[in-house]
Amino acid sequence: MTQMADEISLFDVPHEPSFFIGQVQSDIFDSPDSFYKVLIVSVEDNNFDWTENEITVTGSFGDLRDDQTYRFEGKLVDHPKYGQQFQASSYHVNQPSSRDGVISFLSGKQFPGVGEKTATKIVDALGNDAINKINNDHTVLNSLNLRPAIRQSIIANLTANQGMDQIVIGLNDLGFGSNLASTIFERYGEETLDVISKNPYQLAHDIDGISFQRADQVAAHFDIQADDPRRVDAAIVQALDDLTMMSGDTYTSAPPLLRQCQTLLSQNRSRAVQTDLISERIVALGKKGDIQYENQRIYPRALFDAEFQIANQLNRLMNNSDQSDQQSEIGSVLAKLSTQTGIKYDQHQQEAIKTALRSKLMLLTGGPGTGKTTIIKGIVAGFADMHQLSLDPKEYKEKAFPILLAAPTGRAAKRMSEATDLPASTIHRLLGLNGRESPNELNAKELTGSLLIVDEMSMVDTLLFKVLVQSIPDTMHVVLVGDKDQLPSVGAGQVFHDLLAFDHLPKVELTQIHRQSADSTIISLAHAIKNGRIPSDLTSREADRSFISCRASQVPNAVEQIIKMALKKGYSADDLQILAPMYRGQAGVNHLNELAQQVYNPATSDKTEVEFRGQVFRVGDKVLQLVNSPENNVFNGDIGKITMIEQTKNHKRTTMTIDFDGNEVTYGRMDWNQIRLAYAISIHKAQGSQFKMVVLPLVHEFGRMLQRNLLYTAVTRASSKLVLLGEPQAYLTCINNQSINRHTTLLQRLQSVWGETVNDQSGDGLLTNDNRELSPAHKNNSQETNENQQGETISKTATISGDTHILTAELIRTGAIDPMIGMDGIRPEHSAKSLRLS
Ligand SMILES: Nc1ncnc2c1ncn2[C@@H]1O[C@H](COP(=O)(O)OP(=O)(O)OP(=O)(O)O)[C@@H](O)[C@H]1O
Repeated sequence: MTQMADEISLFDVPHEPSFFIGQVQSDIFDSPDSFYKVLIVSVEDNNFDWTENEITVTGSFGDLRDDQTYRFEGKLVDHPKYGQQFQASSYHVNQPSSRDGVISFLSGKQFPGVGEKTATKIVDALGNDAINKINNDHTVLNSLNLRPAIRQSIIANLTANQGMDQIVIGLNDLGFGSNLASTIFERYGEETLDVISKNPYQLAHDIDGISFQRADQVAAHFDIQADDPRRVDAAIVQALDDLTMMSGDTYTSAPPLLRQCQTLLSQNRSRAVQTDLISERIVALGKKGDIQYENQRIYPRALFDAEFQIANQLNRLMNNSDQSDQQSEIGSVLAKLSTQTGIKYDQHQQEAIKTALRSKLMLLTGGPGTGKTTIIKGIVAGFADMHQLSLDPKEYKEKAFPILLAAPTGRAAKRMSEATDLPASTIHRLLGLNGRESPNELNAKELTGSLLIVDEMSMVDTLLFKVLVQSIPDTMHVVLVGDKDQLPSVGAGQVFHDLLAFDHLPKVELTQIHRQSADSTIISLAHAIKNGRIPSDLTSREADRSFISCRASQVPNAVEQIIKMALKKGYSADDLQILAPMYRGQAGVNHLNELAQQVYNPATSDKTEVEFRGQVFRVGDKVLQLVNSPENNVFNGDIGKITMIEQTKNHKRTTMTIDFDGNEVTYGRMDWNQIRLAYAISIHKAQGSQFKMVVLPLVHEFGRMLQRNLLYTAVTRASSKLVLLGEPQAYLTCINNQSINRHTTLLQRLQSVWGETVNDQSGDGLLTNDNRELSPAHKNNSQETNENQQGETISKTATISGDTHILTAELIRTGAIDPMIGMDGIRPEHSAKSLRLS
């Protein structure tokens, strides 16, 4: 009996949970869809049996910083495969408790006016728990003879931190780490926990980087049911975003939307959500305007609005055209230009320069070597001449330079600047965007200047173009330049393609190739591919290109030989670029990168290297930036070289320094996921860039990727040498496989705004969920009206009741629901109810 009582009391004794204090050294695994991470963390202090310097930690964490010390609580577990690990149940930033820690905390940035001397004085007087003492009783500072302003600064900032700390701790409990927690706090302030407890899915709507899946995990804390309307609504919005992002279309239809919703809603829940509920919520969201549907098309709100806004804004610009007849003046400007440059412009080129000088807006397209750059230069010079503008940036110290040149990527902007000898920037920078805005935050600021030329227009997506056109003042001339046959933008839409398809915008296509074929057979090859012709010399050896026929398994060896030969001929790693359509496979980007690294930059005892998620980074490696980082002035697609890998003095932090064309950026380990090796890159990432020598392996393994515009884009990246290798049949597949256009309605919006009859393929009445009729013409030119109330400018002629049955009927018509067997992949009993039409 006594023994039993002892045993019980032994187990009952409340004991402190296991904890340790340390800094994150690296993350081994970081789930993209949840907060789950596996980390390596240094151990600075702990209350359980552990003597190693580091420990593997698992759990739900937000974005942890690698220069911050955390306290992790949880338990040590024995994993059958990975051995001993710390399973963290909570974590938070470790409050300083040592004398030095408190002094450096109080003399930190957050307490303006408090230097090390004052902080030391406070700790001397109040001890190491000075922060707690001040928090408990502000008057403890009174006896220290501090200046009143400093005393107030300390109290105010500690109190402010307290409010925020509570919220951040609350967010930590919900699984958010410091970075996300502070973004969330910035957005909602004191209301943060309130907003989240009312509707955790609001996070997915408002905060960039929080997906439905993440919000759904937070929702689990609040016992939100599987079929809660807030949950279903968030899944619909996410599913629409996912589908348009994957396909590049600006809308989708009911069947894929319902399928994608079901997939999202079934994650983490055992109960299925009924199809008729999803349909009902689609209609409700449409009524609220959170999503838009029109005939059989369902759009994310931002994309639906953007297409209207683009059409309206372009209409505004065109309607503000100066009608004065400048024909004779333009003719003499062109003649002068020809004399000055010594270029005899071909007929289309002359037309291009004249149209650009005459019109408010012009589209210029052409394949490689047709003179797009030459014409950009001609337009700039002619425009400056006509408007008596100096092209010397030094003369514009006080004022903004009147000619704006921009391109979608940093590398394309750099090429533009080099070709014109004028400043050029990325479109994002021009618009003051950082590339991390959510669609709702993409706001325009009005540009200043007289002429805007945008190059590489095929890469510009719908949302970015919307902001760009909103930013253009009535008086500015605009020239949009691109190659319509290249790959479309990564983001949704095919803006350049759609604008060219619209009859009312002035446009010129350059067709004559001016680069001598003796100089370049690459250009004639590109033009043949573009036109769907299989050139007879595809596999023959030319001065500037060659073809190596081999199977997928032979590609790595062939690439190795090519690199070695190129090195002997003086082509460095910077000059030679391997391009591939996919990351996976023997001929894919990942494998070829490892191989190229071995040849260009093998391991030696004097080169520092680190391993990160299965990839080795070594000093001297060529690397690619994967995300926009405006604070460091590096952007998605920039290529740099690792110049240093070093450990900080206390050996706690390893940093990697990368030189991007003279701009040196240092990354802590937590940011290494922004980087990958760049000896080989994907063709999509190469858009907007050119390389001296391109090595392009194509094999059948690449499957559906083998399309004409992919091959065309890859081939046109080579400025002087091109090595094609792989299976000849894969090349033929590309040439024969004309890329399918994306599904967009920008052309219809343009036609509608210009008063043309709109040919809507779905054909049964042009009705939208907010009662818009899509014609007649929109005639209002007020920018504000255009942006906010497109619906008001279009007359109302019909009404949709908004009842579920309309959508359900659409679902049946589009095949989403089959009255006999139920919806694809959804059990008949779930869809049966939705067939009962009222
Ligand atoms: N009318 C012309 N007469 C003579 N040479 C010309 C003419 N137009 C262009 N060129 C020359 O043809 C070459 C290709 O022109 P340019 O670089 O402007 O073409 P591009 O369309 O920009 O090509 P890419 O897309 O490949 O960069 C250049 O060397 C240019 O000087």
